Amino acid sequence: MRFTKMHGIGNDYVYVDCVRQKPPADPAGLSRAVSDRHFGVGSDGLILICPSERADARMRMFNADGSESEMCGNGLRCVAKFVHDHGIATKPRLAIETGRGVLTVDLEVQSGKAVRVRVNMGEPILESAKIPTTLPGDPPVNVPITFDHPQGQLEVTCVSMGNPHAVAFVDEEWLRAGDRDLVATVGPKIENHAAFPRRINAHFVKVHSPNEVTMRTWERGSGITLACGTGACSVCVAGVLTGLTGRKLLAHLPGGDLELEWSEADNCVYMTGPATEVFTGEWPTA
Ligand SMILES: N[C@@H](CCC[C@H](N)C(=O)O)C(=O)O
Repeated sequence: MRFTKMHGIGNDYVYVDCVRQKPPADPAGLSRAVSDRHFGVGSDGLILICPSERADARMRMFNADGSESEMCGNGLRCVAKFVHDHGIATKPRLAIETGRGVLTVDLEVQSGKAVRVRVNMGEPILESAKIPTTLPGDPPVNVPITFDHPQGQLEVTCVSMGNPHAVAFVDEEWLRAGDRDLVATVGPKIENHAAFPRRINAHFVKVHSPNEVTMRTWERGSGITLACGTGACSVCVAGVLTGLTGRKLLAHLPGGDLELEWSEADNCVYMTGPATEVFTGEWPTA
């Protein structure tokens, strides 16, 4: 099975072209195997690029633990780059089908290759009743929830971009990785908190100014990653909801920067950032 390793500001996945080859029989198991950083390719998960009847391509996304997510922002930019650069559809504007519907993507192309991608990530979902995949018992997404943590209490604001996110605004200390890494300690507690029966992605955000933040992420199903695109979109929305930021945001993540805007005109969140192909390879199949 041919694969391509790609990343969006360090959020790396193994991509499989299922338009031109047979899809894997067990994508969850394959994701666990390829993601292993010692015994596999090494990645935050697996993304399948599939044919679509409604769009130029359809993406399916699996976390490193094999769980399937509805959406992946950094992955979507890479899927769009793959679809363009590998000739599946060569237009500068693409439509990609995801777990949250068909999203529109604009490519910045240099010497025939997509280098930067702007995605209309759709409207944030701020009532759990509107999330198609919500199970009974999911929390209302626009209500702060309180957790115990080593420094006292932590409040999170929940936002869905198709997949669920909990955003905590914190101080500088949370940005430091190392022995006493707060994200590694508290992240899994939030991910698996009883309030979130489907688990959740957790983001820890330091606000520098109304237009600039630094954030770190603990991802549902993959742990600490260098970036999370849907997470950065949810941070932009949570910042507006809490009055801490404006609608345009530059987010610094460990793997690089993303530009975000929650548009007043159409209520959609726009995310702009790079997409990078690293290498291709062959994964043995039985
Ligand atoms: N890194 C992604 C999000 C991947 C899915 C997430 N872990 C989930 O389970 O919802 C992004 O860039 O959005």
